[in-house]
Amino acid sequence: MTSLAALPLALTMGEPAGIGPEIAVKAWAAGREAGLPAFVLLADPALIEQRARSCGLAVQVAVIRRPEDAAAAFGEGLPVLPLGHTVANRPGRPTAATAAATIAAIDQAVALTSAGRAAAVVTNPIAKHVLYAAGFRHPGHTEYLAHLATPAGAPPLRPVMMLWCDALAVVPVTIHVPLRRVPELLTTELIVETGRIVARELAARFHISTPRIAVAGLNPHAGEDGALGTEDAAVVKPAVALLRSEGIDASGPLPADTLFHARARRGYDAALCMYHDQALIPIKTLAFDDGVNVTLGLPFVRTSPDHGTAFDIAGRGVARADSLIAALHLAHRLARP
Ligand SMILES: NC(=O)C1=CN([C@@H]2O[C@H](COP(=O)(O)OP(=O)(O)OC[C@H]3O[C@@H](n4cnc5c(N)ncnc54)[C@H](O)[C@@H]3O)[C@@H](O)[C@H]2O)C=CC1
Ligand SMILES: NCC(=O)COP(=O)(O)O
Repeated sequence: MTSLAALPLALTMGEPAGIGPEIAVKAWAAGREAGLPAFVLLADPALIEQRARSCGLAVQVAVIRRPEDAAAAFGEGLPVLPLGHTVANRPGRPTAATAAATIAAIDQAVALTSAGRAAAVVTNPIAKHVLYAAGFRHPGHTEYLAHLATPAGAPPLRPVMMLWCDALAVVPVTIHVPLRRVPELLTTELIVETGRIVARELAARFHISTPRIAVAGLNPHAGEDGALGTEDAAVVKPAVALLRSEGIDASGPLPADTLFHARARRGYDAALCMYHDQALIPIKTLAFDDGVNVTLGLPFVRTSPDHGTAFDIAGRGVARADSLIAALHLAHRLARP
C-alpha cells in the first residue's frame, strides 16, 4: 500500500454556490509556493474552471481519474477528480438541485480515505439548510461523517467537533442545536464521553502526552453556587469528577467569561464548552482567518476551514483561502503515523 505521506488529501467541493470552489483554486495556487501537501479536489471540473475564470484566477485544471495521479499532477495543475455530476449554479444563489453532488463529494472523500487511497478528508463548507431542503437528515458534516464511518450493525460513533488554532482549541459538547434545547441535551454522560475522546485524540494525534482539559460551566459564573442555574453543580461538576477518576487532567466547571484570555489559555490544551457559540466565538475572534475545524472520534482524519459558505462574497474573487490552507496543513500533520 502507498505510504500515507505520499497520498493526496481528498478535498470536497463543498456548497458549489459558496466560496469553496474559489478557495480551493487559491489554495492550490498558493500551495505550490508554500509547500502545501498535494490534494485532489472532488468536483465537477467545468464548475471549477468556470468559477476560476469568473473570479479572475489563472488556473490549469488537471482532470485525473485516480487519486494516485494527484501528486504527479499537482505541480502542473489543480487535480480534480470528477464526481460524475454536472453542477450548474450561480455564486451566492444556492439550490437544492446541487445537493446530490455536494453529498457525493463527501461520500467519495470518505470512501477514498477509508480505502487507503487518500490520506485524509478535508471538506469545503456546506450550507446546511440547502442540504436539509433536499432531504439530508444529518445536522452537518460532523455527524454525517460519523454515520459514514460507523460499520453496519455497530453502535453509532460519537463524533466530536474541535476548532483549533495555535493559540486555542475548543470543543462544543452540544453542537448544532437550538440554544433553548442545550440544558436538556447536556448530560454528565455526554460531557464525559466527549472529554474521553478529546483526551485520547490530543494524545494520539496531537502528541500531547497528558492533555489538560478545561471544562466551562453552562451558566454565568458557572452557576454561582446554584444562584444562577443548577446545571453546573448537577451535571458538569460530576462529569469533571468522573473524568478525573479515569486519570484525565480535567478541571471545572470554570466560568466561561474568564476562560479565554491569554493567561487563562496557558492553563489548558482544550476547553470543553457547553454549546456551539461558547466555543466558536472565542476562536473565531482570535483566529478567524486560520482556525481549523477538526472532527475527533472518527477512524480517519477530517479537517475543514472554520468558516462557512460566505454566500455574500461568493464569485467576487475576494474570499481568503488561509483557513482552508491551515486545514490542509493540519490534515497532513495529523494523518502522519
Ligand atoms: N464546515 C461547514 O460546512 C460550515 C458551514 N457553515 C454554513 O455556512 C453558511 C453561512 O454561514 P455564516 O454564519 O454566514 O458564516 P460564514 O463563515 O459563511 O460567513 C460569515 C462572514 O464571514 C465572511 N467570510 C467567511 N469566510 C470567509 C473567507 N474565507 N474570506 C473572507 N470572508 C469570509 C463572510 O463573507 C461573512 O461576512 C451556513 O449555511 C452554515 O451552515 C458555517 C460554518 C461551517
Ligand atoms: N459552526 C461550525 C460548523 O457549522 C461546522 O459544521 P460541520 O459541517 O463541520 O459539522
